[in-house]
Parts: sequence; structure tokens; C-alpha cells
Amino acid sequence: MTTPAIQVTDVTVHYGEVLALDHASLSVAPGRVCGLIGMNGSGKSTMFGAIMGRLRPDTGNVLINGENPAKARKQGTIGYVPQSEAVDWAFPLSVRDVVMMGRYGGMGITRRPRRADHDAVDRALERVELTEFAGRQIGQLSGGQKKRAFVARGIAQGATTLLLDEPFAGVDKRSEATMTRLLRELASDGATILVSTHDLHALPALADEAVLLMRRVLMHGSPAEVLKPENLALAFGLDVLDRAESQDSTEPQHSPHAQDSEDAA
Ligand SMILES: Nc1ncnc2c1ncn2[C@@H]1O[C@H](COP(=O)(O)OP(=O)(O)OP(=O)(O)O)[C@@H](O)[C@H]1O
Repeated sequence: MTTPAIQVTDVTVHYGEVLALDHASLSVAPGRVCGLIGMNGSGKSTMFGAIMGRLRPDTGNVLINGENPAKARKQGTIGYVPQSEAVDWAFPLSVRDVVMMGRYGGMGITRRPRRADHDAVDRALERVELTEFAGRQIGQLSGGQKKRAFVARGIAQGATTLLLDEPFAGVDKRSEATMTRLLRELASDGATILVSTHDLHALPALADEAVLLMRRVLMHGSPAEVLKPENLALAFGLDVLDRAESQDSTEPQHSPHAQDSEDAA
């Protein structure tokens, strides 16, 4: 049997009295795109923290390609695209600097970048179609472009597992389509991708499989199965069913995110 790219087994996490993950288990095979969905506070970011080895579970364990997550992080095999809120966009770093950070994990921040590092950064920028923005301060990109800059950081570091926390929040449909295409291409090249999203409409085009999270994994199946209103109701509450009926759709939750535009950049 193939070793799962991401294996979360029986993970429980508390923040003081708050139970954020409750014996959650999840397995994602290499080359798959998996959507992680759940309401606010259902534990998605905590799940990412556990997978990245940034927090120590009270119970259970995580393996990345059969390795300890701290080791995977050190080796650069796991990359992370944070929520926009988690980034200080005013920081005086260019897009190229951000992508170059993907190379520091392997070489230590004290070493000057070498030709191979610059080449890897160039290739990553090209892959995410940001070459022309390389010199721009990171905060002066559109929402979708910022996300792609962080994907490029993961590509430059050679990550084979990518975690994306809300990559579609605050981006327009065109940026969403560009990101979806990019993630699908990376997966066909063998990368494993776990994406948390509130945008349920994005899931069928994006993901091979989806996980419903509510402190524990309520369901893990195809997007079509997970998006059935009766299954979404398990994670989002019964009002989802009412909205689904009124829209005559199996994709009941429209993303309320603010729009921005790549063209505005
Ligand atoms: N540092 C913290 N200290 C205390 N409680 C926390 C902390 N971080 C998260 N929590 C709580 O843990 C639970 C899970 O939070 P988490 O951020 O993982 O959820 P989420 O699904 O990512 O939410 P969102 O969709 O809003 O980003 C929530 O009840 C949250 O309030």
C-alpha cells in the first residue's frame, strides 16, 4: 500500500479549556487535492498547525510521507500558504524575497543565495505567473496574487505537500480559477494538496475529495457526496438545508467574500 502523504491519527488538541480537535483522523494519498471544510471554529487551522508540527497534540500523531512533521518541515517537503489575516503585508519584502524564503529552510538564513536558488525562484515565479511582479512589494499585489506568491514559496522550497488556509478568501472568480488550475497542475505533477475553504462552489472543480470537519472528521468522500445538503447540515447546521432548497442546488453556500481583481494590481 502507498504511504499516505498526510496521515493524521486520532489527534486531540485543547487550547486551555477549549477542545479544538477531538480524536480527528484523516488520510490523504499522494497526488490528491483534498478540500477541508467546516464552519468557523471547527478546527481547520488547528488541523493545519498539527499537520505542520507547529503544535503538539494531546493525543494521536501526524505523519507526512511516513515522517515526523517537524522533520518534513525541516526538509522543506511541506509548504504552507497562510490565511491573509496571518500575514503582515506592510513588511518591506518583495515578491521575490518571499519566494526566496522557501530556499532558506535548506540553507540557513545566513548563507547568500546562490545561482541555483535564484533559478529555483525564477522557475517558481514563472509557474505561478508572477514573473512580472517579482520586484513588487508583497502588499501591493491583489489577493489572488498574494496567495500565488506563497504557493511559489512552497514550489521553490521543493514542497511535495502543500497546505492552503482559505486561498479563495477575498479573491475574485478569475483569481479563483487561476489558483484552481495551478493546484490541479501541481497535483498532476505528484504534489498533495490540502485546502481549507468556505467556498463550497469551488470544491468540485478543485478537489478530488473533501473532508467535513467539526472538531472531528464527520465525513471524508467525493466532493459530490460531501456537498449533499444532508451531509453539509451535519457540519454547518440545519439552516443550510433551507438555503439549499431555496436555491435548488446541492451547493448551498455562496462565498460572501469581498472581491478584488487581478486587473487592479
Ligand atoms: N490560540 C488559541 N487559544 C485559544 N483558543 C483557540 C486558539 N486558537 C483557536 N482556538 C479555538 O479553537 C477552536 C478551533 O479554532 P480554529 O482556528 O482551528 O478553527 P477554524 O476552523 O480554522 O476557524 P476559522 O474558519 O474561523 O478560521 C475555536 O473554538 C477557537 O476559538
